[in-house]
Amino acid sequence: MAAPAEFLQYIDDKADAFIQRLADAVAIPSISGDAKHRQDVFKMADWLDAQLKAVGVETKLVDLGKHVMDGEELPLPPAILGKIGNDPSKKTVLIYGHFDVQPADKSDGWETDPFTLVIKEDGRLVGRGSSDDKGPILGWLNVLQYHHETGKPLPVNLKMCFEGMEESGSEGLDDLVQRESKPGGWFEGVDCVCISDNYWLNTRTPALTYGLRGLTYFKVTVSGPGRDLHSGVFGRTVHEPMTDLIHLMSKLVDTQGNIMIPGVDEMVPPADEQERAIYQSLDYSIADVEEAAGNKIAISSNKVEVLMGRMRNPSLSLHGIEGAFSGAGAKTVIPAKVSGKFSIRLVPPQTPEKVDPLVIAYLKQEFAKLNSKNELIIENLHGGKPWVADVNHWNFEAAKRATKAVYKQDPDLTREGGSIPVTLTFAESLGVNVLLLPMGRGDDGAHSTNEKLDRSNFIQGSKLLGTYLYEIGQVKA
Ligand SMILES: C[C@H](N)C(=O)N[C@@H](Cc1c[nH]cn1)C(=O)O
Ligand SMILES: [Zn+2]
Ligand SMILES: [Zn+2]
Repeated sequence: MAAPAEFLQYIDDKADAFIQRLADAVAIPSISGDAKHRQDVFKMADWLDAQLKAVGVETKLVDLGKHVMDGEELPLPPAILGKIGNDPSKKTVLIYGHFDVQPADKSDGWETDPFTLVIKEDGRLVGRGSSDDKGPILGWLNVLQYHHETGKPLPVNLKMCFEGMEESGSEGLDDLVQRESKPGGWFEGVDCVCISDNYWLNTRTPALTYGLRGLTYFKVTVSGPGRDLHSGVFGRTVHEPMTDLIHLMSKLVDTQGNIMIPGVDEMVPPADEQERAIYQSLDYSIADVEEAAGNKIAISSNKVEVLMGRMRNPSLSLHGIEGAFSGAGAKTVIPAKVSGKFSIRLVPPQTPEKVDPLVIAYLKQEFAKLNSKNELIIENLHGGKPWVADVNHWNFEAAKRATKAVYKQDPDLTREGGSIPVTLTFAESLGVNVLLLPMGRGDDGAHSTNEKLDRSNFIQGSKLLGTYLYEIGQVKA
């Protein structure tokens, strides 16, 4: 059965209430990467658990233990497993999402408080997590609410896995997924997986995503002085950690995006003409990337090169320096200890296991060239492998039909530049097809200031998630 008109109408009728629920979710600052907010991630887990129960989902909160972040031992937020329906004649779909968010502070340049959802006149719903990934999770809740309130059966059996550590390396989740994928586990019987946690390529064409880049994240600490020093007293007298660190960080990537660590870029075979034609065919222009970036700063004016830079080539980004003077004024300090943070997005055949040794050896070699008496410590904070799926699978076919039904257009088939480390774990542990079905647009500003989800993407996206389930329900065994 196609998605009932009554379902589509219900989503429209409830739009304001759904947006209010999104505002409630955004108001919980569930920042997994900030120890001060760890209790908020727990609060968010409880909030989501209650919402799921209220729409008829059987849930189980799984304790994932503890971990160490920035030298502090912290409890990991629970994963939420859910299930609804157990009809052997129906397909079983596993959905995944994350209820943690990236850090956000008004002082970063937000126009409004990041944790107060602001409804703009043009339809933008602005707030941290609106697009990544609270909006999509609530899209699933909206679908479930219709079925719960009307008593209409779902077209599929649903299993769920929601986590609160995705933005900080998905700690503890791989083990849980592997465990629950075994016979008798929570995920037994799953036929396919759907993840709504990425974005369209542009602002106008819905997308289905069949690839994600992997990630390896490093923290490089240089220390020497016993304490912060006066630059007038110690300048040109001692080895300065910040000087060493800036030298090291300048050796990682050039200004055109080429990775300078020998062997890393070289690991990836070049694209042939057939593959380039795929990128050429996508609805994308340099104006799209510049609009999403907020300025005319694309590295290349060639669309295919830009798309390959995002989707099928590795990239190295410098993220920040901890411990450096960053306040107002002109403090003349020599910081005693500074830590540079950078990450590399990985593509097949790269994995953290293959790339990390190259990075570590290179950093040590470059540091040795500095003839510094300071100390270097290299830490790997987290990582994940890249993933690519088969787009000819019935899971993708169902999503294509659903997209056409809701948006009246064919979706772009994209590879995402970001990472969702558990995706490959689902694919490998369950041995089933995984699909990424994004809700938001390419200019949503995930991880950035003024993150937003357009009202129409939230509402049409909720319809899309439901329609996709109805299309799966029609797939013959
Ligand atoms: C694509 C997904 N919505 C996302 O944002 N993933 C993050 C995962 C991550 C890893 N370390 C920190 N965050 C990303 O791609 O950055
Ligand atoms: Zn994210
Ligand atoms: Zn996300």
